[in-house]
Amino acid sequence: PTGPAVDLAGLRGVLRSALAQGAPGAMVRVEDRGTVFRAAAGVADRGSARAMDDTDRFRIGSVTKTFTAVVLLQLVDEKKLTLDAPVNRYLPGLLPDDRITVRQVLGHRSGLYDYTNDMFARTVPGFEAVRKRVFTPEELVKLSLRKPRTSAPGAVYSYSNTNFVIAGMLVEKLTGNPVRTEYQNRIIAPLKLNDTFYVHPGTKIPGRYARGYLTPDQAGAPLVDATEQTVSWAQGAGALISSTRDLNTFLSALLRGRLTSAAQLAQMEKWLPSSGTGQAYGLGLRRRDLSCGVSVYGHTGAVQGFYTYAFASKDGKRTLAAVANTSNNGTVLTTMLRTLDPAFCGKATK
Ligand SMILES: CC1(C)S[C@@H]2[C@H](NC(=O)CCCC[C@H](NC(=O)C[NH3+])C(=O)[O-])C(=O)N2[C@H]1C(=O)[O-]
Repeated sequence: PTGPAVDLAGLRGVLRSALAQGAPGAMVRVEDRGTVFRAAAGVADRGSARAMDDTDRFRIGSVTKTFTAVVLLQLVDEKKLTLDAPVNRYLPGLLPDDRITVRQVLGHRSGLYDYTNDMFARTVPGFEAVRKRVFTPEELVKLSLRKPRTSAPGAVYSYSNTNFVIAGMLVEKLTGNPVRTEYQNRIIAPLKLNDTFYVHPGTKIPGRYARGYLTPDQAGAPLVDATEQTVSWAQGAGALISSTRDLNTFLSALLRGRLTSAAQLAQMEKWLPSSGTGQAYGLGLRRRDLSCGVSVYGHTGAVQGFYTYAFASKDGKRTLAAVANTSNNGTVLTTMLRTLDPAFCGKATK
């Protein structure tokens, strides 16, 4: 059985809502066993008023975390890394607590404080202060360690970008290469993800792309074009660029077991409760349980100017990638979540 029909009209309705709520543009691409369903609304660029298109590249924010986790789990397959080993075994002296393990870092259970809470407490000033900055990962970890930890290691789920900055450091230490090389050689090239790039610390999105617009905290204030930035504040936690079609390909390959061994995919899918009902987190991977009883697997992303949803069915045969080119607009973020039901549950139950 191929599952419920994709409700394209329902997807279009969600995109229209996102526009009404302040997104300049939004688009969604669903692939189901080779059949592509796509919808787009609004503009990729407010200056030219050009429509959004699924060949447009954009910043995927924390969907990067799934790519970073895949590289580390491949290193586990290669016996170069042990998930339950302390981070300090591989990065001596980095963390003040030898009990913090690689698994806790990849599952947001390390207790390490998220430095972006302070960095972006004031949305536009915070962004402009770091837009062109280049950080070393060590600097970002130091920012985190200035604040108390949120829990003892392993005690609870607490989302923190710090964890995936450390995950990127582990990739570089264990391979001797920059994360860019490892993304390229292990994921991008094998899957022919021609729209996927790690250009940090460059600020330009290569080729054809959607511009991203940051919504200021002050109601009614004009949108800020946030397209050009280094995303050095995120690195392995959020600096990848991709497209809806590449995210479809990536998640399908991951869930079909083409990127790691079955054993490591099972590790990624060892679910623990995360924030909110019907949600769980594994290792760099979210599970969301939909109203129709279907669970989907992937990640969300929020980076200045872009909200991304990238999810797949358990067997990887149906995938969704959706993006709106605004951020700091919680209504749009919640609305874009509503693409999941029409994509995976089909017609809304009457
Ligand atoms: C948990 C999330 C939603 S937030 C986290 C990460 N993004 C960030 O940590 C950046 C947050 C600041 C971005 C900014 N917001 C502010 O400045 C607010 N003052 C905006 O909206 O552009 C990502 O991506 N993750 C999403 C995820 O994993 O789903």
